[in-house]
Amino acid sequence: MTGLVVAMDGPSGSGKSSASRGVAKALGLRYLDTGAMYRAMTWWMLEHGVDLADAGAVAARAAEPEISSGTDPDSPAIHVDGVDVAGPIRGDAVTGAVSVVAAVPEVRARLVAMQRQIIGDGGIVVEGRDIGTVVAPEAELKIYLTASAEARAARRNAELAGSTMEAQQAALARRDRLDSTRRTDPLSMADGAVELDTTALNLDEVIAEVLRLVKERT
Ligand SMILES: Nc1ncnc2c1ncn2[C@@H]1O[C@H](COP(=O)(O)OP(=O)(O)O)[C@@H](O)[C@H]1O
Ligand SMILES: Nc1ccn([C@H]2C[C@H](O)[C@@H](COP(=O)(O)OP(=O)(O)O)O2)c(=O)n1
Repeated sequence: MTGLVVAMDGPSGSGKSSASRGVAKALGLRYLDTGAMYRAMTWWMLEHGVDLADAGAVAARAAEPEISSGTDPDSPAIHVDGVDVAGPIRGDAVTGAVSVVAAVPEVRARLVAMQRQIIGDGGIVVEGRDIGTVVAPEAELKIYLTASAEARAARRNAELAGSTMEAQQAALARRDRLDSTRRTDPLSMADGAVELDTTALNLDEVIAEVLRLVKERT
């Protein structure tokens, strides 16, 4: 590994995407959103009518979708079988199903291998749930972002018209539960990770703190 790798993990709404893109831009690094890859896989399964309640059926088709992830922090791109799915993967259908698809070991094995290939020689900020623990345990800097359940729900709520705080908090709690009760729990903190609670910080403050940690480590 020649270039810097920053692993950014944490639950939904903790600010991983925003902070990772900001840090990548500030340092001229690439950026990889691994959550988008799990969402892309889920979009493909829904498109092809795969019964998501049947883990065997999901596993049997996990090798089929051609997923391509861009790494430009200014315009993160994601394509499946040549189709731009950046919009559809953020819709309710995918958001409601992604935890189930991400729990299938064959899905994780394929996407983790792809993620390692993209990381290559480094020079990248990678965000997800298991980057510091599984995908890139050798990363120079591992951050575990947290924020209170209320702050996370409020942030998500602000993004979605017609949503309520209660509905957001319930949806996030459900996804956290699903994301952390699978056999190999990807929502756990890596050895040597720095926990950063963003509840009381704005985005610029979070980015500044991560940049300070990068400087300290390199
Ligand atoms: N420190 C912060 N303070 C306030 N809002 C934030 C902060 N970090 C992120 N946000 C906002 O919260 C929402 C969720 O952030 P995002 O980066 O998508 O989180 P994640 O990738 O962890 O799910 C976005 O609308 C983002 O602009
Ligand atoms: N490395 C990863 C990244 C995401 N996942 C799962 C967990 C999440 O429910 C989904 C979607 O992740 P994503 O980061 O897009 O979700 P949020 O933006 O945080 O709401 O994928 C995972 O299991 N492992």
